[in-house]
Amino acid sequence: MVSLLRDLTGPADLRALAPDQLPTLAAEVRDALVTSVARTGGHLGPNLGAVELTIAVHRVFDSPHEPVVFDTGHQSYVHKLLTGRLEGFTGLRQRGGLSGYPARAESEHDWVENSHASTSLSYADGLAKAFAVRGDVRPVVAVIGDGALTGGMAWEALNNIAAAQDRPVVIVVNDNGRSYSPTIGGVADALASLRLRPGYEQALDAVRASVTRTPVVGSALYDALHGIKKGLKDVLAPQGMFEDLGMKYVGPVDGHDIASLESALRRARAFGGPVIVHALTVKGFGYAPAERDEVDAWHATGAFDPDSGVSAATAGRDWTTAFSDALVEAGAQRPDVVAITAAMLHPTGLAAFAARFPERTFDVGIAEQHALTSAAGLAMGGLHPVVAVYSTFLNRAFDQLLMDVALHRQPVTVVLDRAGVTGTDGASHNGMWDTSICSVVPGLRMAMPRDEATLVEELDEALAVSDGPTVVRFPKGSVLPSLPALERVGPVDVLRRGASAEVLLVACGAMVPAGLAAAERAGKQGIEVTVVDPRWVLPASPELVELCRGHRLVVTLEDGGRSGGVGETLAAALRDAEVDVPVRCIALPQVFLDHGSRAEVLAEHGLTEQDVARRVVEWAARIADRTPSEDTHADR
Ligand SMILES: Cc1ncc(C[n+]2csc(CCOP(=O)(O)OP(=O)(O)O)c2C)c(N)n1
Ligand SMILES: CC(=O)[C@@H](O)[C@H](O)COP(=O)(O)O
Ligand SMILES: [Mg+2]
Repeated sequence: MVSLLRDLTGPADLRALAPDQLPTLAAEVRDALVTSVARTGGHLGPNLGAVELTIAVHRVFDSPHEPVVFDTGHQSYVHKLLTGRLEGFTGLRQRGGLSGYPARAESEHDWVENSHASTSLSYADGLAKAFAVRGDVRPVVAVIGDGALTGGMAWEALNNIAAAQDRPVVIVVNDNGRSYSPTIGGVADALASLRLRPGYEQALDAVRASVTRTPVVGSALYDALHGIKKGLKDVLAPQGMFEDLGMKYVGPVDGHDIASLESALRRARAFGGPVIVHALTVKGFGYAPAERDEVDAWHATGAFDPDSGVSAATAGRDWTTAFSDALVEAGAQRPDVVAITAAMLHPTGLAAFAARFPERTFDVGIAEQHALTSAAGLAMGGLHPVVAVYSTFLNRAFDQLLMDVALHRQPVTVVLDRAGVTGTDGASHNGMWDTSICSVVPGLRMAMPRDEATLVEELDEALAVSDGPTVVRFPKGSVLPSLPALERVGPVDVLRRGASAEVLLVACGAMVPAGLAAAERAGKQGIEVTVVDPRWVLPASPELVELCRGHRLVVTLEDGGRSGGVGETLAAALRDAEVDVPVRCIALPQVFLDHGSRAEVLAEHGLTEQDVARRVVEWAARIADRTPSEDTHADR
């Protein structure tokens, strides 16, 4: 069978296609997207909506010489298909396979590797400045969604881009009206009003018609011609927010009409300065189950049957749902509890709270920094905000957590979903930085539940704190079976007692089952291991410090980054308390982890029960061989 897509080795081949071949190519791209994401899971809806847009961008701009930066990067599958990576799609998001985001190692067409939203305009601004400084004239393209456009960084960049009328930055707004859910807020409203204006093609037709009809060039027509000469339709009525910023605006363009898109992009390219091209797209376009889905138009899906659209997932109750139920319960008890999401109402489990308490739920857009400081304000106003974000997205709100929440000792609870290893989304999505950044925040307390019962309990305890930030952190996936404690000492749960005070294994959150299993294995080799769950992992509790005091070896086990994590924080607390017990930390190395399943990534870094048991046995044996004076922290 003839396949245009299979024969494409890159954008040059794409440019060689005749316009009438492009609808066939678009259909092949859609087919490839559905077939391959059905097997691997991934970001189907955003990519289906960006097929024609990406084809047009690559026909008009000469990538990689003219950089194309995709904001967030989750919609870059089409770009990958058009830049010669079709074969790799069998391994999309799999270990050793194609990344789900642009990846510099994969292709010269991938200038940046992202996945955190709202950065594309800053990259484009920097690239354009670099080219200008080097006297190198070439356009830079940023493709940004309406959701990503709600992020503060995008506006910081616009502020710079608009100020340099001689730097050619083409901003393609891929406006499908949705982030996951419909995009809300003032920016979304402004885009919506632009959407209602006469379309780009209609406007051009009107100008063309008046040119051919009118023999005398009147002032209105002069304006129109002048506008065309500049390659823009800024002769039309004012375009609101973009024009106010000094940006040229082309649009709105039908984002599924390749000819219109190409025409608009060529005009933008010819202008030679900063231009917005506003394309209207439909998330999930061309695949009915995605188009019809009201929740998120199949923003990110697991594997599914491509014919029926039925999901293959059979996973049990997940952490997100457990949190969701617990928060609704807390909200029913506590009228002061309010919830904040950064454009992720459903994925973070806030949808049920929002349905029950709409007036107490705030979607701030993709704006984690604002979310934290706004939460501080809500707390100052007498409420107890719960900010629910994916762990990796807290990173960009560190200063707000530190200075605006913690310095002001405001009772804000941050709930971190997708903590630890998330896996298939790759390096930027692993929630492995949270313990490191939270451990340096004065007055911050972090809990790591091990099962649903402790999640409910620790969320309630967090909501009871009135003098500073609290963080509750749990991973992606199914909630773990209930693991009752033998005894509670302060906040610490003792889960298993060794026959002697040989090794104390401090197992955190989702790593508790592996810790318990490792203790059993070590026991079979004659090493006595007591296992505790600190529950409140930051700061180290005095009770945990005291429990350590009686042991010959302390081993910590966590699924976060090692630097400044729970283990290192405990080791420092032991030093401060002059508890001279050797501490060994089992944690993730402080490196960017390649994509793969969560289990594969954990195994690669020694976070399995077998590896933990082996290391505990080896360390315990080595320490037993030493004289007491050699037992120091130095070899930690
Ligand atoms: C800083 C940050 N916060 C949250 C997310 C999660 N996230 C990924 S895509 C997305 C919505 C993006 O909407 P939009 O830019 O309009 O792209 P679309 O998927 O609609 O094409 C969100 C909130 C993220 N990637 N980065
Ligand atoms: C692009 C992005 O940031 C999210 O869409 C993310 O990929 C979703 O991950 P989950 O599938 O874990 O919700
Ligand atoms: Mg969108």
